[in-house]
Amino acid sequence: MLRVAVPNKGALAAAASEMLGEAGYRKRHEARDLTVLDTVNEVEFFFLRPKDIAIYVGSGELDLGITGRDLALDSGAPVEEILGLGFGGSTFRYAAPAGRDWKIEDLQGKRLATSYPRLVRENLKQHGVEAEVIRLDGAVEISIQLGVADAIADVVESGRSLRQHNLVAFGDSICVSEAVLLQRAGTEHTRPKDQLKARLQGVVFAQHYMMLDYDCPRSLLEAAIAITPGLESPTVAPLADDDWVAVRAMVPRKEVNRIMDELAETGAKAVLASDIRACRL
Ligand SMILES: Nc1ncnc2c1ncn2[C@@H]1O[C@H](COP(=O)(O)OP(=O)(O)OP(=O)(O)O)[C@@H](O)[C@H]1O
Ligand SMILES: O=P(O)(O)OC[C@H]1O[C@H](OP(=O)(O)OP(=O)(O)O)[C@H](O)[C@@H]1O
Ligand SMILES: [Mg+2]
Repeated sequence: MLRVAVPNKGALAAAASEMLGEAGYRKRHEARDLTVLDTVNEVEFFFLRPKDIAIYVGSGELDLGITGRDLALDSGAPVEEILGLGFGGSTFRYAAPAGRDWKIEDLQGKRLATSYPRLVRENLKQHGVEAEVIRLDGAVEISIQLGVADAIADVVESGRSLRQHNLVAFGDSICVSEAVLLQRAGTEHTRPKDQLKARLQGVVFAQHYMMLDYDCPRSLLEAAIAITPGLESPTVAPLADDDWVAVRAMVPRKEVNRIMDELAETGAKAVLASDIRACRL
């Protein structure tokens, strides 16, 4: 039985469960359940705090885990990423009161509040800066206002929290994060692990691509195929009218509207875009 850790709450929990559901695994009925046994797929899921997941996986107690790259790095646990999952994206940045052009060297001798102390200490060390790191559990942005810190290092997604507290981010990102699938560093491939990875990869891929179907005059087929080359090569099928063909190709989701515009301008008709739920490539 494969043992897999999944975030039980917080920013990654809903999307992680959603993705596992899309990949065909059993979902938990109650938000407070700590385990789910999926006997069909021979997987036991453990719903744990995202901060703790790398520790369980690194210790070898659990085979795989889903958590944030930044959290995994901060744990210091011996884990390695085997798949980026494309959700829970954020950057981890230094920030300090607006109105000054802050540099990382300015943190020398300052008090720095963060929920990710190991990540921050390592980054400060790399820059040769000595600062007092103050560990807080959350609401880090307010710590400067409340007088316990001079600057912070925190997760930035939209930047709204920083703006709200009149803070500016500075320096390069300490970490560019997303949700990742982890295993203990150096462990071998096994069939059950590879299967779960392949299923999640199928969902991630399906989320990044769409299927385009359209009709195209045979005389314009070459131009149309240049716009939608597909992954290997598009499917071209005959239509009842000999002068026309039907084309089917996968296209990157982000570019779907530009591609549809180009196809329409080229002379394609009935251009339809549809979602892909899962795939194996
Ligand atoms: N807006 C966001 N706020 C917090 N974390 C985010 C955000 N967007 C993405 N993440 C990622 O989610 C993970 C943090 O999740 P976690 O559940 O620990 O934080 P949280 O949602 O702030 O929960 P809590 O505050 O209850 O600890 C990190 O990997 C982080 O990069
Ligand atoms: O850039 P933004 O889109 O504003 O998102 C980032 C903010 O969201 C998170 O806080 P959360 O709401 O989880 O509260 P917390 O600080 O108590 O964890 C994170 O810690 C930042 O404060
Ligand atoms: Mg938080």
